[in-house]
Amino acid sequence: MKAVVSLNSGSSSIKFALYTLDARGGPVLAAGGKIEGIGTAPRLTARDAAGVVVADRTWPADAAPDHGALLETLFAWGVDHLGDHEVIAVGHRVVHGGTAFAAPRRVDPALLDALDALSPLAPLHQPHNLSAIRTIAALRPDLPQIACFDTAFHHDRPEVATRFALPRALHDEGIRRYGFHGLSYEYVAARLAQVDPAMAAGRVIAAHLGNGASLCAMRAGRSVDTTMGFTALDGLMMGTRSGSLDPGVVLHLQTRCGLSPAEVEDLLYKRSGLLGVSGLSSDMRALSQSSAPEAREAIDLFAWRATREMAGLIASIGGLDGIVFTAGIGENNADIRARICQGLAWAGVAVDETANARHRPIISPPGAGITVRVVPTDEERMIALHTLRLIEENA
Ligand SMILES: Nc1ncnc2c1ncn2[C@@H]1O[C@H](COP(=O)(O)OP(=O)(O)O)[C@@H](O)[C@H]1O
Ligand SMILES: CC(=O)OP(=O)(O)O
Ligand SMILES: [Mg+2]
Repeated sequence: MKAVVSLNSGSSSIKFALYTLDARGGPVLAAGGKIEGIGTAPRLTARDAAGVVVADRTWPADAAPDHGALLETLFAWGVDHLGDHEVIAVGHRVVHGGTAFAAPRRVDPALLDALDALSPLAPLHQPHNLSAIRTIAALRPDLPQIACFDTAFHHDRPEVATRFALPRALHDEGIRRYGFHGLSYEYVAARLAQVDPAMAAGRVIAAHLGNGASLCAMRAGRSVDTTMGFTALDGLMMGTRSGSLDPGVVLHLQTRCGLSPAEVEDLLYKRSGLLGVSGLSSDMRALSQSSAPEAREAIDLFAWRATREMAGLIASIGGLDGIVFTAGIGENNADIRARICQGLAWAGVAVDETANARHRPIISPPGAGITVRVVPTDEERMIALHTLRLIEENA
């Protein structure tokens, strides 16, 4: 049976899915899973189409394999479990597409070289995305692989939302605000158009709160503004990333504290955010269960920063008709959702405590002027849709 595979290497997770094709060539989930907790305590889980667990494996935190070793384990497991599925293509989430790539592309050596050049702009993601592509290319050189870019959804934003207040020449060289989590926002926008067309047609802020976290302000399902910029370091506080920072801090760290550029990169990408402020963990679930005051401070800062950035995005789209929460924290953490909504009460945002605690699809009170929803994201499905579309176009 023909099938496509989607691979989504995030900063703390590798998500994967296998889809067969329905009569019209659309994707039907056959199996899927994830390795989560990369960098803390990795765990591989996978389920078949009926939801039956077909893999559940953990590694001890003190001997945890890295991203690359986990990818190899996953490939070996995948090859063993393909059964009679004939994989006709593999689609990948590739985090940075730069100025050149605004739509999914079939991978060839020239594309890989161009994407390699963007790796310094997404050090937690791009190298893993590309190493997965290269590993598969070595195993199956004829298998079509499709790169789906996290930046693409934001490509047509108004020019003003893409500029830094830097000399024009730097913008022209590509030093501009790109935005990320685009596959997630594209999926959320499409899902919203199905379940609530009126809301989808309006002014909506989607909050992708995972290990990486960002917000996207959309009008009629299109990105108008977003909190991430040149890199996925910008905007909200995240699991291990600082989010927006006075650039003077970076200068100070280098010129006065003597940190090298590599040490600053390590600090801002891997040792800041929830981990840096709490001193305990990058994982929101772990912090929520902790009684340490530092954990509370980290959670307070996360919610406050998200609220503040959300307020800014309301101005970017000239008001607000709805909010969508998605990704690991957005889908599962009622406390964070409640704090953000309460912080926006002045703008007319309200949350129904019971619906929120139950993670219902709508968590605003009945009849509220601003609808607040929880929409589980599905980047893997978006990758499969793009992959199938491209394969069909080139058939
Ligand atoms: N069931 C859950 N309950 C509470 N928090 C969760 C749950 N699942 C995931 N999270 C939190 O979501 C974050 C990871 O988000 P995720 O979207 O999976 O990450 P990534 O950005 O790597 O794709 C972690 O902080 C984790 O604690
Ligand atoms: C772009 C980004 O931050 O992705 P993730 O949330 O998967 O880390
Ligand atoms: Mg993610």
